[in-house]
Amino acid sequence: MIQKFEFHETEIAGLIEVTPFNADDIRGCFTKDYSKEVFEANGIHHDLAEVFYTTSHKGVIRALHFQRVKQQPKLVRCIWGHVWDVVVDLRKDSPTFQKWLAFDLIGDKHNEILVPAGCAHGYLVLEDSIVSYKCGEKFYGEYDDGILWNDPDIGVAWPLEQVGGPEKVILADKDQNLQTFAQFMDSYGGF
Ligand SMILES: Cc1cn([C@H]2C[C@H](O)[C@@H](COP(=O)(O)OP(=O)(O)O[C@H]3O[C@@H](C)C(=O)[C@@H](O)[C@H]3O)O2)c(=O)[nH]c1=O
Repeated sequence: MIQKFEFHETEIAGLIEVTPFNADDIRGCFTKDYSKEVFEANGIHHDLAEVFYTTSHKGVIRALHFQRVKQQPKLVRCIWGHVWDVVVDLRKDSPTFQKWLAFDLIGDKHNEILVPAGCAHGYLVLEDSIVSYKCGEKFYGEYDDGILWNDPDIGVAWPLEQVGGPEKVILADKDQNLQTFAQFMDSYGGF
């Protein structure tokens, strides 16, 4: 079976759900998850500056991350496993400022999202997973930043019951010490 690229806009401007090209046969499957030409034919300009992968255990939360300046648009796909992926709009002039949207990114479905610059991004790992990122801007460690995953003013409804409850969550020290949304607003007032 052949599945062609499909692009679906979401309520957050510039946040696009993408179904990649995929061809299944008796050997397995062939997946093409980025094509400059096909993206541009669909009105989506996404350059590639860096590509990286993370491997995570069930229960890991990596969130809610952004670069303070030189923000990175990123095409995010769970290439193996299943993550519950979240995007928060931090663009102060956006009609969906402060809104979050979540997506089940599933290896077997090959689906992905294009996260625009000016949004925070993160995810909860529902099954051991590998996540790929195709970034339109390079990583700057000095601008690396984020907002606490459980910030009450953003209020992401993390499905923690799917990993066995809050006590099963695995967080890096740096993600336990991120700023609140209120602190972000005091410092930056949005992007
Ligand atoms: C993201 C990144 C990290 N690093 C380094 C910094 C650190 O020593 C090590 C691990 O980085 P982190 O702990 O920040 O990795 P992680 O917490 O997985 O960060 C990622 O989270 C998800 C949700 C995103 O959206 C990504 O853009 C990125 O922020 O790798 C790079 O050299 N280049 C990079 O592009």
